[in-house]
Order: sequence, then C-alpha cells, then structure tokens
Amino acid sequence: MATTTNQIFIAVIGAGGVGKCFLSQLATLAARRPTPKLSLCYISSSKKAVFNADYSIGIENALQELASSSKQPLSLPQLADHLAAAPSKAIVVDNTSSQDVADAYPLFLSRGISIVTPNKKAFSGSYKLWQDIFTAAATAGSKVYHESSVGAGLPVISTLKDLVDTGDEVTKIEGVFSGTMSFLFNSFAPVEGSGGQWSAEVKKAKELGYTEPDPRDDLNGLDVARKLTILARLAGLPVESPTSFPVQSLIPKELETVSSGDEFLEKLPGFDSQMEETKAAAEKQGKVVRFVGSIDVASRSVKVGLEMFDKSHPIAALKGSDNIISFYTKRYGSNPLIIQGAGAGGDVTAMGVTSDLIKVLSQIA
Ligand SMILES: NC(=O)C1=CN([C@@H]2O[C@H](COP(=O)(O)OP(=O)(O)OC[C@H]3O[C@@H](n4cnc5c(N)ncnc54)[C@H](OP(=O)(O)O)[C@@H]3O)[C@@H](O)[C@H]2O)C=CC1
Ligand SMILES: N[C@@H](CC=O)C(=O)O
Ligand code: NA
Repeated sequence: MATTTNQIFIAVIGAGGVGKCFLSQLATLAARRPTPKLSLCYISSSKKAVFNADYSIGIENALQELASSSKQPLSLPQLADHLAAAPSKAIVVDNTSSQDVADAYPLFLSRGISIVTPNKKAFSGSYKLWQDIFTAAATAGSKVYHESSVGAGLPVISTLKDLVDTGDEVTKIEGVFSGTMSFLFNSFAPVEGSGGQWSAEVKKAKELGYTEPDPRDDLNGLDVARKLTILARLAGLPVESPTSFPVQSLIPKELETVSSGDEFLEKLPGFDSQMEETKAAAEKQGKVVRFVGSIDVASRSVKVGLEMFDKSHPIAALKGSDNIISFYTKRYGSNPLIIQGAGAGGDVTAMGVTSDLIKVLSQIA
C-alpha cells in the first residue's frame, strides 16, 4: 500500500461502555473532518479482534464485525508491529482498564504510535512506568493524552497542565473524584434525608456504566487513589503508587476475599447495616457523609476516604454522578478554580477521549 500523509489509522482496544460511545463519536468526527481521513484499522475486546491487510474497517459496522469475528486479538508487540507498518501514522485508543495494555504504552510510543485513553493504570502505576511513557513519547515525537483518566470528560487534566505550564503554583487539590461514589452517596444519603439501600445503589451504579469493570475497584477507594496519584504527579509530587498514602476502603471486611465481582454484589446486601451506621452517625450531627480526596502539595500529603459535610456544603449538594474538583493555587488565592459536572458515564467519558484524539490529530497530521 502506498504511503499517505493525509490519513491516520486508529486502533481501538476495548469496546465496552466507553469504547462503544467512542466509536459512535469517531463516526461523527470522521464524517465531519474529511482530512486527514480517519481509518479504523483495528478493534478488539479481550477475546476477539477485527483487522485486515488493507488497514480498513467500516466504523459503522465495526461492533457487529467484532461480535462475529473469529480472530483472536493480536499480542501487544504484534499490534505495535502491525501499526508501525501502516501506510501512515497510527493512534491507539485504549478503552480498557487493563494493566497489560498500559504497560505496553512505552513500546507503542517508541514506535511512533500515539495514545489516547481513559485508562488510569499507566499514569497511576509505578513511577518508573510514568517516566518511561513520557520519555518514549518525547524521544519518538509521539503523543499521549489521557484527559478522561480523571473526572471523565471534565477538563481536569488539561486545566492542571495549563496551571503548571503557565507558572502557577498549585498548593492543594480537593473534591469528589469518583462518579460512582458521588452517585452512591447522593442517592443513599441525600441532603433531603431518607435515600436508597446501599447495595441496591451499588448495583444501579454498575448498570448505569459508572463503575469500573469490577465495582470493588471503586468501593475499595483505589479508583480515587489512582486519580489523585495522576493529579499529584502532574502537580509535581513524585507519588510512588496509589497505595503509598492512606486510602479508606468501603469493602466490608467479611467480603475482602470473595473471588468475583458478581459474588461480591450478591453478598453485599447482607452488609448494608454497616453503611447505614455510617450514615446515621453523620445524621446525628446534622451532616451527610461523602467520599472525598485531597492533595496537599506543601505537606506532600494525599488522602482518600469518608468525611462529613454540612448539608449546605457544595460537596453535600452534588447530584447524580457529578464530580467537583477545586484547585487552590497561588494565582487563584483563597477562591479556588472549581470544575464540576458528570464524572462518569460512557458518553461523557468518550467525549474526553475523542477530544484528546482531536488534539493529537492537530499535532501529528
Ligand atoms: N465508565 C466510566 O464512566 C469511565 C471509565 N473510565 C475508564 O474507561 C475504561 C473503560 O471503562 P468501561 O468502558 O466502563 O469498561 P467496560 O468493562 O465496559 O469495557 C472494557 C472493555 O475492555 C475490554 N478489554 C479488557 N481487557 C482487554 C484487553 N487486554 N484487550 C482488549 N480488550 C480488553 C473488555 O473486553 P470484554 O468485553 O471481552 O471483557 C471490554 O470491551 C476503564 O479504564 C475505566 O477506568 C474512565 C472514566 C469514566
Ligand atoms: N469508576 C469511575 C469511572 C471514571 O473514572 C468513577 O466512578 O469515577
Ligand atoms: Na477529565
């Protein structure tokens, strides 16, 4: 195939809640922007894949083709070879929560393949992986964007980068960083009183597409810890890992060893009284309980867990899956820069991924 500069090849790994919404947004983008021509050349789930010798898959039919495909996914080094041999530049869109895929970013980037992703694992894994990713990108001139790894499509990462790059000094970042936790506490312990059953709300959050593939990754606080690790690193703190600071888990002790997410959800109703007690303790003080995180840059302290809030506090008054993230900086003084809005859900997350893709296109095409 002849080399062409006005075409970009897109490989999509992961076609779940976010991946499906991303494909729909990609179809719109490809129709609206004739150049560079956006060609879907690979799509995979954990068990199946679609790809061919002419690097061309119809975006509209990709999901049906994937469902009926008999091909297995390429290994990650094979995929890097396949994309590096494409007739023009390629971008990997990682819509999984896979650590293995995240670990392969330095390989893709070093082969000139750019990456956009909502997957937190690469940027909140070991500090060495973080360094390898940005070193590989800088050396090869490839790009890596991950806006949806914090606050879904909300402009959290881009805002923090802008603050830092323009020389502001970030002193503190705090707020609600989980769409799942926000939804759970807003519906289980609303400021108006009453509220749903904890375990039933957890099931609802999963059905609405807010949770991680395994909802225990939200309830154990690690999802928020990953997000804070990413933000802390961008703010200049070389946090080693999401387990290197205090993180409160909401997994009942008795369920810590169950083997699957499904079994966990089945058994959770038996432990609803534990969360009811937490809620009642806050109510006794006229307050509500919420799951929050904070990074204090000066004292280098990061923490994640439950706190009680007055009912008039903006964190108490959140609705749905909303996140609220406050940036305290030297320039903004005592009135923080605040970002608020839906922090989970397929469409809003895919929006962050697609807008990252547009940013990469503007730099490599
Ligand atoms: N949902 C949300 O609101 C948000 C999600 N995110 C992040 O987006 C990512 C995707 O989330 P979501 O779409 O909700 O998750 P889903 O579980 O709905 O989808 C994950 C997809 O990834 C596939 N997958 C898993 N491992 C691999 C692998 N090794 N190779 C290829 N495909 C793989 C799964 O395949 P299979 O179907 O075969 O298992 C599935 O298609 C996660 O990293 C999540 O943290 C970020 C912000 C918000
Ligand atoms: N499970 C996460 C999804 C987005 O990062 C959340 O609930 O915030
Ligand atoms: Na974001």
